[in-house]
Amino acid sequence: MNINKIMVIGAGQMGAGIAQVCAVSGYDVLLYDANEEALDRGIKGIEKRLARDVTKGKISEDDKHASVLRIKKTASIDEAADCDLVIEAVVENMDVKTKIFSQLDQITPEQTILATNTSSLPITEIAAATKRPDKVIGMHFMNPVPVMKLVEVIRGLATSDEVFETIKQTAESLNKTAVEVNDFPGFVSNRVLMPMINEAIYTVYEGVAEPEAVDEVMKLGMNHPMGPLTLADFIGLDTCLYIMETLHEGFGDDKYRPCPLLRKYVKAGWLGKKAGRGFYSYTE
Ligand SMILES: CC(=O)CC(=O)SCCNC(=O)CCNC(=O)[C@H](O)C(C)(C)COP(=O)(O)OP(=O)(O)OC[C@H]1O[C@@H](n2cnc3c(N)ncnc32)[C@H](O)[C@@H]1OP(=O)(O)O
Ligand SMILES: NC(=O)C1=CN([C@@H]2O[C@H](COP(=O)(O)OP(=O)(O)OC[C@H]3O[C@@H](n4cnc5c(N)ncnc54)[C@H](OP(=O)(O)O)[C@@H]3O)[C@@H](O)[C@H]2O)C=CC1
Repeated sequence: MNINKIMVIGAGQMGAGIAQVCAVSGYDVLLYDANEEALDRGIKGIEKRLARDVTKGKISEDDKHASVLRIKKTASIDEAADCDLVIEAVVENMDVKTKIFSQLDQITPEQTILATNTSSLPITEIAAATKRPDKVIGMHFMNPVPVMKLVEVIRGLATSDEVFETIKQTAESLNKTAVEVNDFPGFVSNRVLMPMINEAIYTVYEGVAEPEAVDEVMKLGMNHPMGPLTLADFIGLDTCLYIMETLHEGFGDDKYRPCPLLRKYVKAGWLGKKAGRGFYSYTE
């Protein structure tokens, strides 16, 4: 299958990053978000990061200009009608995702591949919201998308070999390494990472140490590039909570119970870096 035009759904931190790497690699990109302000913020972020890459000599001014021109923004999901691939990156919520996939199934031609960047939700269930489960697949990028090499590729029960190969090749064309994993809650990445982050939150909740100390232990002691609480703020505490809830519900095992402090912060709107407040405070 030939992929030329890609629609990215959701202009949040992941959607904007995915749109950026697709455009830099030469794809025509449509970035969709129902919220025009969010769309503008997404495009601005892309331009800022590309300008930084020019300053660092990683890309030329001409390449930056061409990449920006390859991204068109749209507030109409109907424009997915002439896309070969749609990559969905909206909030980690099954109802929201299945509603979007059911809409995309109506709008796009039957050969269009529908991929989700979900962090943890079952691909098979998302695929079941469409009449083309063979063309639905998990394409899980890591944050920050322009930097991280991995794309976890997850087949649903019905995903075809041809679709899997196309998505693997597309990920490689973005200069990423595709790793195939099976469809279980949290896949591999978040089944391993998120309980570590949740446990770090428990150490703060139980007064074992302050956030700074927890992060220092993991950075200096385990050579992690970011401490787990800084990383949680970076990912988004809402996303961390939704992933823990998916693990907890999906496996029915209490070892995945989300820390009450994580719930409290999310209820307070302390969603981490994107909200200006999480375990740490952020000012622009
Ligand atoms: C939740 C999920 O479902 C899955 C996930 O994504 S889990 C999260 C996975 N990601 C991680 O674990 C990230 C862990 N952190 C890191 O790897 C590093 O701290 C980091 C790459 C984010 C930053 O690295 P650093 O050395 O601390 O900072 P810094 O020197 O500023 O940045 C290193 C490079 O990354 C780039 N970078 C940093 N943040 C960036 C961003 N948000 N967007 C684009 N590029 C970015 C910088 O421009 C810099 O590029 P050069 O090497 O070309 O100069
Ligand atoms: N953060 C991370 O580190 C990673 C996240 N992911 C996954 O990527 C996806 C997006 O995460 P991320 O970019 O971090 O999140 P952000 O919070 O940055 O962006 C969320 C996006 O979801 C949209 N959205 C929120 N609520 C709704 C709704 N009710 N209906 C439709 N759209 C909605 C937002 O739209 P609007 O702007 O209009 O509000 C926005 O486009 C999630 O599935 C997450 O699990 C995957 C890998 C890493």
